[in-house]
Amino acid sequence: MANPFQAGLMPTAGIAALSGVVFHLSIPIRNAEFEVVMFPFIVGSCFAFLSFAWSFAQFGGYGSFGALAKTVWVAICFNTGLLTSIGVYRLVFHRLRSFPGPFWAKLTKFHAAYRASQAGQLHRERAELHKKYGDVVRVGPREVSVMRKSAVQLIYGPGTDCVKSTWYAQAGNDHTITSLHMERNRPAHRLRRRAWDRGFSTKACASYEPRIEKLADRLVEQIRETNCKPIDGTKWSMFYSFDIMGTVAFQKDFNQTTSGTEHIAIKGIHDTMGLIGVLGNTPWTLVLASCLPGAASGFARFFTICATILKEKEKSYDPEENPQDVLAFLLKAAREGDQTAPPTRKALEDDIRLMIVAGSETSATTIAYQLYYLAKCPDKQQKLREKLFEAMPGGPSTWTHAALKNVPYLDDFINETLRLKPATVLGCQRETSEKGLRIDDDIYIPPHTTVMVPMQGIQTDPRYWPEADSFVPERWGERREEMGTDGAPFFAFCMGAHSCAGKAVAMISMRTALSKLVMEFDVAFAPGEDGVEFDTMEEENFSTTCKPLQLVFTPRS
Ligand code: HEM
Repeated sequence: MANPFQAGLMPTAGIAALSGVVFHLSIPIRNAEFEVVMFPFIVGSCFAFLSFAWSFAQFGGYGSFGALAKTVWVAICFNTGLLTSIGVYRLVFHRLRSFPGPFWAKLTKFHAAYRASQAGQLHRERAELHKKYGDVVRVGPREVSVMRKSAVQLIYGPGTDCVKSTWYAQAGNDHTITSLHMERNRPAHRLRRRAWDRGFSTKACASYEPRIEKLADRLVEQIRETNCKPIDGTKWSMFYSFDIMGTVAFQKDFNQTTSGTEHIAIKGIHDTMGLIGVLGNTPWTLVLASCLPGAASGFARFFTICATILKEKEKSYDPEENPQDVLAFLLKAAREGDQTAPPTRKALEDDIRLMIVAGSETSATTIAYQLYYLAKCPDKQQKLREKLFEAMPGGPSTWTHAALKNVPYLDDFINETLRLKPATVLGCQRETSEKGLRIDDDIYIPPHTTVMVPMQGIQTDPRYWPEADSFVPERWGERREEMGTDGAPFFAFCMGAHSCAGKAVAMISMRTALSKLVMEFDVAFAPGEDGVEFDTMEEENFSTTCKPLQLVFTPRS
């Protein structure tokens, strides 16, 4: 029998390419979650490469250079066979083959990563795809986007059997070391969520109110000192929101509203958001990138600061005291050996990072958009002011959290902002169960498919929302029935088991800032600012990254 290690280039190419095809068809990689098997796969590939090089030298009679060159040739041909087989399978035989969508999206998720790297506006592109292809679009090899009201409850609602997709494995799939948000294991998530919910209970939130009010007052003072000079509303919303999160989550003052500069930990997050927006489309590349020295240095700084926060908190934590912040609730559970505690120290550290990122970026974006709508719609601004003064006729000095309860228009204003500009603008990915997912009579999505409803797309879909693109807070109040608001899809805080844990705090901090700013100032676009770039050029990095917005705050007294 001829020695295969001495075969010529073309026979070697044929055997290698065929092996690539056989590998794809015979080994269960077709449904494997690559994020989960990536490290064994990479180690196996390196081992195979070295074994081939050694075998060519040992049995084929090649020198070192020849053996290496032949191995590279084998690798190229093997991967060509493998990728061709994967491509043909995805286009012709895949369980999602009947769903329409862009050609390259069906082939590879690198298509989405590429598109995200171009303008960072996948959410806008997704809306266009739905206009072109209909309610269900294949947006990845095993991913579909569904623009249908009935899909929202089925995918996210309390009774859903969909689970979090591999997007949530981007920090690894070991659920004992990831945050609550990345926890894909349902029973474990349910347990851990209970400790978080204690940190956001009505009683706990009431205890955060004075701290939130103090920070809002600080914001007002700082803005007053600008003396009607233009300031960047996006930046100041961010300063305020991160300061709030610091004090609510672990009683740390990031001092951004005082200094008017970005804290180094927060800068670390912002420096990395763009990378997450692009590579989050192929989560395994994000895992790889995080292993490269220097690639995530900004995030590394953020990690170090969070670890320090935890150490400091552990020192000052008094188990006899009632918890005064969210982290204290988690520490209490951990110290008491409660099963709702984060399962490991690493998970606890990841939870701290989650508090800052999930709590601040989202609120910052939403407050920035509220400022935008105040400036864009002066009539709505004036109406909100009148309602606030009706509830607090003595003016800003008589402001109280309790009085805000008598101003439903404040929540109408916030809800309308969240409808048009939800913070997670593209939406959240889930994976269908073993049974697949039936939506109405005409859509069946097969098992283990990544599914999502584009959040901004459906919250501005004219089939469900009259005057869909207009800012009409009244649709949440006096025009509710007429505009059919109750039946329309709205899930800016998501819903079901994975809905936003911090919604109550988010609402308190937004109500506080918005009401105080409107009572204290007239808010308008600065000269030369029309809000168009801010309104149209936002980037989707899971949460939205807003462009600067130049505003003038004119004191009313
Ligand atoms: C306007 C502000 C906010 C909006 C629009 C918002 C929206 C959301 C959404 C859509 C999700 C679901 C994400 C997913 O399924 O991947 C979520 C989850 C979460 N949010 Fe918020 N959020 C806001 C503020 C906050 C605040 C202030 C906190 C406080 C720490 C917070 C903490 C969380 C946590 C911990 C989760 C994960 C929940 C889980 O997986 O069980 N959020 N949020």
